[in-house]
Amino acid sequence: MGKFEVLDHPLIQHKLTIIRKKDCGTREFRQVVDEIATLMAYEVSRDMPLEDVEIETPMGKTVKKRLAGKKVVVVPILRAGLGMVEGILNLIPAAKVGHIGMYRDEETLQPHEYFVKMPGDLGDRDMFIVDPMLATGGSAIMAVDALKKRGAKSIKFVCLVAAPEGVKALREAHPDIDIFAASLDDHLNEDGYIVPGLGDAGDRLFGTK
Ligand SMILES: O=P(O)(O)OC[C@H]1O[C@H](OP(=O)(O)OP(=O)(O)O)[C@H](O)[C@@H]1O
Ligand SMILES: O=c1cc[nH]c(=O)[nH]1
Ligand SMILES: [Mg+2]
Repeated sequence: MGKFEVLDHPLIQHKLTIIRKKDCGTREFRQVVDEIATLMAYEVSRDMPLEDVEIETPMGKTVKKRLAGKKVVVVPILRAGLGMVEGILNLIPAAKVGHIGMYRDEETLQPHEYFVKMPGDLGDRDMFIVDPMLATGGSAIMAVDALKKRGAKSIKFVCLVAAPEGVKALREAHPDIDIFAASLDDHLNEDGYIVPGLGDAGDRLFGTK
């Protein structure tokens, strides 16, 4: 079973409170989402494989560690996941980026996939799916399906705010993946929004409402 972890570092909690506030504007929202994504990338990358390398310091030769070079692919679920990409690339600049376009039907809450573009050889890579919101879990489940269908084996899902309903659904559908959230919130309302949540993440990031 993959793990579910809430990354509740004080800096992450503080920054999440800033973007939850309804008077946080687009510019600040975007900036702080970026900062939280960088902090989360630090935690999420903890188990990246290392290998030995011989180097020479001014004092002589020694064997030390470096990243083994297993390539990371950051996969934002459009649109809102885009807001987390740069923050992760700050720490893992060599990562590739694959995109999954998806929107949730406002009536049925069912996800619809409209775009997928991935690098090759997904089987050899660590995939970090990013989306600020894990609500019913429908979008996340479909995104993991899309990656597995293309050969991905190592998948992590990284979100800012998760609803218990979404965590349960995603773990049941894909028990093998790891899920990381900055917060586990209370519940979903009747419209499928996370409470207290932060509203519509895509609209808040891009100023579309
Ligand atoms: O867990 P779920 O119930 O599937 O809901 C979560 C999804 O809803 C939001 O996207 P939305 O459909 O609003 O698209 P957008 O990012 O383009 O605004 C959010 O960014 C997730 O992708
Ligand atoms: O609360 C929610 C739920 C789904 N999508 C969002 O952007 N916010
Ligand atoms: Mg949206």
